[in-house]
Amino acid sequence: MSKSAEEEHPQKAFGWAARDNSGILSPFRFSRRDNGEDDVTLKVLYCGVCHSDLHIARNDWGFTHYPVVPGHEIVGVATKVGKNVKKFKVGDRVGVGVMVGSCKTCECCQQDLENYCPRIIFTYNSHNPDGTRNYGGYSDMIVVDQRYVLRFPDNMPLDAGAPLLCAGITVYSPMKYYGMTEAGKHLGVAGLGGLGHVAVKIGKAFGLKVTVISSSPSKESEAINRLGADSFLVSSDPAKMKSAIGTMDYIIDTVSAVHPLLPLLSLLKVNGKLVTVGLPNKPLELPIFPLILGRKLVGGSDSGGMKETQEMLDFCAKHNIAADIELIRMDDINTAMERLTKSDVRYRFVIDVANSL
Ligand SMILES: NC(=O)c1ccc[n+]([C@@H]2O[C@H](COP(=O)([O-])OP(=O)(O)OC[C@H]3O[C@@H](n4cnc5c(N)ncnc54)[C@H](O)[C@@H]3O)[C@@H](O)[C@H]2O)c1
Ligand SMILES: [Zn+2]
Ligand SMILES: [Zn+2]
Repeated sequence: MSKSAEEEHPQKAFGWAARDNSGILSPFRFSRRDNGEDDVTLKVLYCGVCHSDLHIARNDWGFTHYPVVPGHEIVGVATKVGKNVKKFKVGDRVGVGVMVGSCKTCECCQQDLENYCPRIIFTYNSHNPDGTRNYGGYSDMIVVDQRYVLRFPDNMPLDAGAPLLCAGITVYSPMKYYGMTEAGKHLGVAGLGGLGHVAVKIGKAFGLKVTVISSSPSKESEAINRLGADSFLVSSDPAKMKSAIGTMDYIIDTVSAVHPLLPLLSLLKVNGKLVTVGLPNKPLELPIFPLILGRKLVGGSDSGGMKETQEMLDFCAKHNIAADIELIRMDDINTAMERLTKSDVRYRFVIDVANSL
């Protein structure tokens, strides 16, 4: 049975929580465990606002436990390290992404794929092994087992780098796993929000030709001039969509709402790959004929393991990749969530936690 973290833990913490499916966040006092021998305590400096935070705050997926403190793109400074912690010291710039625990012994954990561990502990809306609830990064501090803490590269900006901890790894990992990194190949990026805009940048760093597939024609000039995409395809323009049929090797689909897959599958060449990472709250329809007739593949992918997340951060630091962000104060969060609902975001909100909580 789950216990109240407020009753169980000795360290006082403060954050913002959603209490019901209105998703409206408000100040929330709770507690965190003491820093254990394998733990790192972070003072949270910045936290990105992922669309998954919104899905969970509003119970879109039907498994939210309220109150919920979202936030899994957490950047901070280490304020305590346990005696077994060798990789980090007090004062280090560190990050925490979508998970804070896993079993450490299963096949997935042994292969650095903790993100697929059946006993994964997500950063929020999850339970610790002792039954207590856990809470995310829209808060002043967090205590995390060192295995799930990342070293934040020196030349990476703390605020604009934060979204890489979920958005970055969620697009990087499938590109590596599904072999979507061969220079010169053509990548389509469907949905130009937080994940999509990072996918454009990472795709360019791999040497791909990148086309944004978007329902918003207004994003064209920014996609090309600011984010570095090679071209832009308006998904609601039938003539343009027709002329692009069979031109893409890979597509990464980041769309957050239910949408048809057929137009995307049509854009792929024979042997093309469509990887879906968006998490709409209802199933998508999968048209079988185009898959079979073009030997196409549709796959999914969930964030990435800790080793690969560190690799992605170092890759982004090397290629000067960070998110394009709008920095907000904690008390702007409800407006930001509302804007996220309307796709009015360029391209990730990041909360200036330390200066506004
Ligand atoms: N697989 C994973 O591990 C993982 C990780 C992070 C986020 N996600 C999911 O990915 C999705 C995107 O996350 P994000 O933070 O980039 O969100 P976002 O809101 O920043 O971007 C979503 C994009 O989808 C577009 N969009 C929304 N509805 C659309 C529609 N009906 N047709 C076409 N385009 C539409 C929006 O314009 C926006 O550009 C969310 O569902 C999120 O929960 C999955
Ligand atoms: Zn996320
Ligand atoms: Zn495991």
